[in-house]
Order: sequence, then C-alpha cells, then structure tokens
Amino acid sequence: MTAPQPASAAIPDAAATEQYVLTLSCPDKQGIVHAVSSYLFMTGCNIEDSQQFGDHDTGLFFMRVHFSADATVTVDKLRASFAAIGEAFRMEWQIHRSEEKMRIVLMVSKFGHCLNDLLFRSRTGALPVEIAAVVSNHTDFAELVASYGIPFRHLPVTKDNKPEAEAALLELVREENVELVVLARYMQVLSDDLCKQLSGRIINIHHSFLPSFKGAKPYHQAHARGVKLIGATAHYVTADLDEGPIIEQEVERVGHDVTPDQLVAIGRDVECQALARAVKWHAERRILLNGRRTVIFA
Ligand SMILES: Nc1nc2c(c(=O)[nH]1)N[C@@H](CN(C=O)c1ccc(C(=O)N[C@@H](CCC(=O)O)C(=O)O)cc1)CN2
Repeated sequence: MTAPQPASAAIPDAAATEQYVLTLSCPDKQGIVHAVSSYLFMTGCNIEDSQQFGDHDTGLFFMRVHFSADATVTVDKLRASFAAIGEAFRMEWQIHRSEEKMRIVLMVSKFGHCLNDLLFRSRTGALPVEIAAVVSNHTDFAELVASYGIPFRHLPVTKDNKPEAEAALLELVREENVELVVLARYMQVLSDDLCKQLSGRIINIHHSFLPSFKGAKPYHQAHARGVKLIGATAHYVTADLDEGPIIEQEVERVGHDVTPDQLVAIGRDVECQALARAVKWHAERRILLNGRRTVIFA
C-alpha cells in the first residue's frame, strides 16, 4: 500500500511560507498526534516544532504545533479543513498566524514599574504584542504612555461607578480587537461579570509567591512572617481574588534585616520578570488552561 501523498512533499521554501500555531486540548485517546500530523502532511504543511502533554489526573491531552505552509494555504482554509478533526476528537482548538502580533491593553494604578517594563519590551521587539491602549484609574503615567505614542485612557473608579468604568473597558476591548488585558499593578478588584466575560484573557501580577500572602499589602504580610524568599506570581484573573491559574512565578532571597519598603523595592524586578514572561507566552500562544492550572509549552 503506498503512503498517502500530500499536495507537495517538498518542504516549503522559508521565504514563501506563512508560519502558523495550532493549539488544542481534548480528552486523551490514542491517535491524536497521528491525526494532527497526518492532516498537516496531507495539507502540504511542514511541522517546525511540536509539543504535547497528557494529564493523567484530568484525562486531558494538550498540544501546540508550530508549522509552516506555502502562501496558497490561508488561515481560513486551515480552520475550515481542520474542523472535522477537531470535532472527531472533541477538541478545543485554535489556529493562528504566528506573524500576527496580539493586540493587548495594559492597566495600571499607582505603581508603574511593570507598565514601564512592558512598554519598553514591546517597543524593542522583545514582546510580540501591539499595545492598543493603556488604561488607568489615575493619571500618573499619562505622560510616559504618550511618550510611546500609545493612547492613554483615564477611567477613574469609585465605589459607585465601577460598572460604568468596566463597561468602558469592555467597549475598548471590543472596538480595538484586543485579545488580552494585562493588570500591570492595577489595584482594583474586577467584578465577577467582567472576569467571566474575559475569562482566560486577563493576566495579573500579584506581588507575592502565591498562594502565600493573597490580597492587599503582601510585602508587609511577608515581612511580618519573616520570610527568606519573596516572590511574584503572574496568573489569570478569576472572580476569586488572586486564585486564578498560575502562569509564572519568580523569587528573590532576602535577609532578616530588610524593611517592608526594601521588600517593595526588591520585588519590582521579580514582578517585571514574571509578568513579562507570562505576557510573552500568552502572546505566543504557549499557555493552555488545564482547569485551575496551566500547561506551558515554553
Ligand atoms: N476579580 C479579580 N480582580 C483582581 C484580581 C483578581 O485576582 N481577581 N487581582 C487584583 C490585583 N490585586 C493583587 O494582586 C489586588 C488589587 C486590589 C485589591 C483591593 O483590595 N483593591 C481595593 C481598592 C484599593 C485602592 O483603591 O487602592 C478594591 O478594589 O476595593 C486587592 C488585590 C486585581 N484585580
């Protein structure tokens, strides 16, 4: 029996190809990798990188495939032709063009170190994102944001106007085709409804090594506990404060003599590192949600 032949067995010339990323999760069973790789082969695509994980606890299978195809293959054609495989294996799947930068919104309150870091990383190309706007409940960073030529939106929040402020954010997300909202030290608790509407699309940096020291003033909590390590945790935002799926964490050793203010200062770098890694992985579609946890194909 002769092997199935694709449209063209030759590996597409890198100059005339498009790069794509397929991500999927589904109930684990035999034949998933075979079905995906055969589909790509028969569609004339070339697999550049493939990672997969089968979770025995949840019985779920996760896969991320980076592949190339010649310019005649479009993302719409791929999505249309892959649908049958997705349905057959009950997959949750996405196919995206790798070159397309993810559009994001950054949100900040009074501490601007993570905002500053993400603006610079985006400007220098270290972060494959397009910052559509920066939103804040204060005006402290309007000038910094304007210096990058990025729209700044002041949305003050009071105990009476939170629904209106969140409605304005949602309108911005929709109008600007934003895929991800990044809370870069944004210090307002988001409503259950907003968390539900943007489930899996809001990343927060919490300034502690979760699950320790949830809530407000974690460095002061850590100081009172006499910790020898402080940390930062980037996580998806859910209605349960600081309980969302963890994406990345970073720690720093501290001595017995540090003050809370020194912890705040030391913590800035680990917060920036953890948040930047999380945003980059999300933008490169390397994170898959696995219940309350994440699978990271870094
Ligand atoms: N629904 C969620 N909202 C937010 C989350 C989350 O996980 N789920 N993470 C926080 C960030 N955060 C700690 O990292 C945090 C922010 C704010 C507060 C808080 O008590 N805020 C007060 C107002 C404080 C102020 O006005 O300065 C409040 O909202 O009433 C605790 C923890 C971001 N939001």
